Amino acid sequence: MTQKVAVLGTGKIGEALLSGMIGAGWSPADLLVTARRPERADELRARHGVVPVTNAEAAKTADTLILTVKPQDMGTLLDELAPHVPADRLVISGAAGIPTAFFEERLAPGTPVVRVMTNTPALVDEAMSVISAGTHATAEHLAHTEEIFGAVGKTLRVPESQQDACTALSGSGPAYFFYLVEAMTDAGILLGLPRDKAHDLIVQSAIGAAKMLRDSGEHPVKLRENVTSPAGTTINAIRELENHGVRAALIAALEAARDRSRELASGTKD
Ligand SMILES: NC(=O)C1=CN([C@@H]2O[C@H](COP(=O)(O)OP(=O)(O)OC[C@H]3O[C@@H](n4cnc5c(N)ncnc54)[C@H](OP(=O)(O)O)[C@@H]3O)[C@@H](O)[C@H]2O)C=CC1
Ligand SMILES: O=C(O)[C@@H]1CCC=N1
Repeated sequence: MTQKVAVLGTGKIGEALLSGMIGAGWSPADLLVTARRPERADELRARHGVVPVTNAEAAKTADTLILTVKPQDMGTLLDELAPHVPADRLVISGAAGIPTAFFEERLAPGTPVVRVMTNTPALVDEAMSVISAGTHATAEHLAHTEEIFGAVGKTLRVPESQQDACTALSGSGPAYFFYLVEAMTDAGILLGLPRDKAHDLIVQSAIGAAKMLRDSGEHPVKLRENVTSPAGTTINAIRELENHGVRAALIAALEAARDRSRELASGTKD
């Protein structure tokens, strides 16, 4: 039997997932989408050949519902969905912070819920998606979730107690790298390079470093040591990073992201 999958609240993450699934061979005929604004629904139809439906129609028709609205919009969406979702449907939440219990309390008793934290590299099929089962989700539900999110990158199962930490690391993670590239490009300008050249140098260095981190099998410390010559240039830069507390700042930043994820748990925090 064909499994229909609906993406509810198809914004940046929802559309990246939709696009990845179609790229991986899902038929647009088996994919349903919902949007809050009619112009957004038209855009999704034109770009992906999918038919937009209402949230209630998606709940009645699809076997799997993937909820990708902002955490603050989840309560309203669930109020709308709850009367229409039969208890045998798999509900996957892509929202930061909100625990599976939030969904289980609002949906029919026994509804299987899976929580996923993906990231924007889903747009280039390089996502890191972290998956946790709710009370009623089975191995089959987790495998189905992996199949869906596997269309846009890597997946990893973790206990739900680790989701807030994973949100800080990989969910928000791409933003830290973009921030670093932005700051390093500014440094290039200070050193007298044109912005576009500085950007290209940094981006290619980031891609090279990322590939080495993934493929070399070496520890990051070893990779950094290999760049750091005695009395050379790199160690002077590293000393400044240490002097300015960059390592401590990163640890504090990720802790703050983890704390905010915990705070979002109620689905209503501004
Ligand atoms: N952005 C990121 O890097 C990541 C985000 N996430 C999580 O993914 C989720 C989505 O984030 P993101 O894609 O960035 O957000 P977006 O705002 O781009 O997408 C959410 C979409 O949901 C729509 N929406 C809101 N309420 C409803 C409703 N009741 N019915 C139908 N559609 C609705 C919004 O409509 P409208 O356009 O009118 O606002 C919007 O298009 C969040 O929960 C976030 O925590 C997870 C990992 C990474
Ligand atoms: O900033 C946020 O809340 C979302 C969740 C992870 C990445 N972006």
